Amino acid sequence: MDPFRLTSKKVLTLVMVIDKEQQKILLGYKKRGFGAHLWNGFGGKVEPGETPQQGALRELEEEAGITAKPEGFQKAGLLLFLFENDPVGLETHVYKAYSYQGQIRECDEMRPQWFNFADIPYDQMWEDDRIWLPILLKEQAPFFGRMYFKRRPLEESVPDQLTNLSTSTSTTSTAATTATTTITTASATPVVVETNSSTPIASLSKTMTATSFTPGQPKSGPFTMFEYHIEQNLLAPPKEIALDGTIASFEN
Ligand SMILES: Nc1nc2c([nH]c(=O)n2[C@H]2C[C@H](O)[C@@H](COP(=O)(O)OP(=O)(O)OP(=O)(O)O)O2)c(=O)[nH]1
Repeated sequence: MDPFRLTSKKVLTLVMVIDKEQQKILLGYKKRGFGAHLWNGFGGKVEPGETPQQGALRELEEEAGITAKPEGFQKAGLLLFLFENDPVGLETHVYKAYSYQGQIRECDEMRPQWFNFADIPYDQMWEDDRIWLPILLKEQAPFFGRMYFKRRPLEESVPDQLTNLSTSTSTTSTAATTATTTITTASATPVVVETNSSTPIASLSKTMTATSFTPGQPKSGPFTMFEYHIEQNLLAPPKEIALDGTIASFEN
């Protein structure tokens, strides 16, 4: 039985507020709930009757006290978080907010703080953030990621960064150009990931397995990411993920 088989999903949002001129990002220190004691963007569950975009704007107001201006508000990508032996996936719609109105303020759930791009506290964030946040900050085209978590601690000896990588890139000519890169660590078994070449996208697809790409478990999180898959440079942001983990539709 596949421990990552999904039977349903929850729809969540995440907003990253960015000051392009100052090269800073606004993060919130989560004081309680899921992901407590980690720095993160602002977001939460989409409520019945809301679109993900409406849910994202509401959560930003509730958690940081500010209203994103429509002209600076964009969808950056879609992430699916999967947890071992949990059949409910978290479909998370990620947005960028480049301008806002209102006064940033702390609430009972989040303590906001600006960080220079160079000082983002990745070791106190969800482990997957170091994979996709740099893509978002470089203002690259939309991305789609699947992040697989297990409930076990990482060992102290895990190296700080990628080591002994073997990389292969292949390009196939279909309706769109699809480059597939598989990265594996020396100690891990490569995972083969299929990139759906019939979708109208040009993407760079990366998969990585095993335990050697982060410095350790987030300080308070009980989860360890052991594998991820990311597709970049999509022509449009994904709108919905199917329960088999593939992109079901794109935003118009
Ligand atoms: N950066 C990052 N954010 C994540 C990860 N996993 C994950 O659920 N999130 C985000 C998505 C949501 O914004 C938030 C979890 O939503 P939640 O519903 O538990 O949020 P909440 O405690 O604020 O609850 P609520 O306001 O909806 O009632 O954490 C992750 O791996 N990385």
